[in-house]
Amino acid sequence: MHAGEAGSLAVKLALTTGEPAGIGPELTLMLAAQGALPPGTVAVGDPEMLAVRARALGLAVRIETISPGEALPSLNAGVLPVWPVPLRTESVPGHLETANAAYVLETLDVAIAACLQGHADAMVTAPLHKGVIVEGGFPGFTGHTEYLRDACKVDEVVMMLATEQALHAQVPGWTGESALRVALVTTHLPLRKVADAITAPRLERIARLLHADLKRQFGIAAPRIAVCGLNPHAGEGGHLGHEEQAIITPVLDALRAEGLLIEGPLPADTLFTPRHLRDVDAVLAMYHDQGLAVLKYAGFGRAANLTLGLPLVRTSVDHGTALDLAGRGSADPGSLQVALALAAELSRRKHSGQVHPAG
Ligand SMILES: NC(=O)C1=CN([C@@H]2O[C@H](COP(=O)(O)OP(=O)(O)OC[C@H]3O[C@@H](n4cnc5c(N)ncnc54)[C@H](O)[C@@H]3O)[C@@H](O)[C@H]2O)C=CC1
Ligand SMILES: NCC(=O)COP(=O)(O)O
Repeated sequence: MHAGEAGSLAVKLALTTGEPAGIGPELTLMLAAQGALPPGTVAVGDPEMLAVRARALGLAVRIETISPGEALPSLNAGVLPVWPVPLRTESVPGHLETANAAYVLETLDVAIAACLQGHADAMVTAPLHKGVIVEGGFPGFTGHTEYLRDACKVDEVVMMLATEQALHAQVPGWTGESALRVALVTTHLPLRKVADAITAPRLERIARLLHADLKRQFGIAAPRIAVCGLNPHAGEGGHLGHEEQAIITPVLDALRAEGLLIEGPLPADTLFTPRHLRDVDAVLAMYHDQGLAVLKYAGFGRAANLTLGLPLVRTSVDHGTALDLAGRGSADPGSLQVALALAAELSRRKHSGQVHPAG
């Protein structure tokens, strides 16, 4: 069944508008003004801030404040339903305020609660600024992904980004070099700590979650996963690092013995070439920039981020707060559109029984 066949099912998407000094609010407003938000989208943020930004950018958007559980107004280009969360202090595009860290986290809490309580089918997150959240009094904060893991009380989640061509359920295999799904073993931590974080139990959990969610959410019957080594040349037989021989290979051997289609560890530089990518459904990279630099080269602006392993659907953009562009109305809303479309599609698949229960 093609995803489009389930397209008539109505879904509700909670779109958190992100760091108020960044581009999240204006991307939301740009899509609202164009009538390009999927039906059932409700923004989460400060209604007054959104109205002021719309006026400043000359965007004809009427903000309609409603509460979770209340019916959405009928779909209308130029109307943006908003679940209100008050800013803690005034926000100016391009200027971070630590006082608004609590505001940004509250928008996430509202969306998470709405998903868990059935008031929303999925959440889509505009970018937040990780540094200002830490400086605003939340020292352990490293990103949405880890925040959602803790808020949803699950032990492990997987960050996976995918280019638009690889996002949709009806495209389970590779359709070209730019169709790329990249998942990460480690996410937001200093490079110095990466090697120590790659343990056998973590690698096994992440690989199993990735495999399970490629089946469960993307409908790929027998996912093929290619795993990067950590070191140059995948350790060069132990002469350029021992993690491949000591940790990665034994875990992958055990998973292969169970029948999982997992290749690797392969040297990351050659894994990311068309010949190798053609035959896999996802690449598992060892750390953030090993995987995401390639993904962004292939599809920046038309890719989305998906958190696997959660009891809710969460997608996000492939970019950050772009403080340099905030307030100008020149940022590209492409990735936000892709993230919204993916959230809607995964929600419809879940409703129509095409997504199997987790576990
Ligand atoms: N999902 C999220 O919440 C994410 C948040 N971030 C956060 O964003 C902040 C800034 O990160 P950076 O590394 O500077 O990345 P960034 O993505 O904000 O900016 C990198 C470059 O891309 C440009 N850019 C970004 N989005 C664009 C768009 N939609 N249209 C046109 N150009 C765009 C920017 O102008 C800049 O030149 C950091 O605090 C980071 O943690 C980064 C990635 C994801
Ligand atoms: N570069 C991707 C990224 O940082 C995503 O972070 P988050 O979605 O966990 O906030």
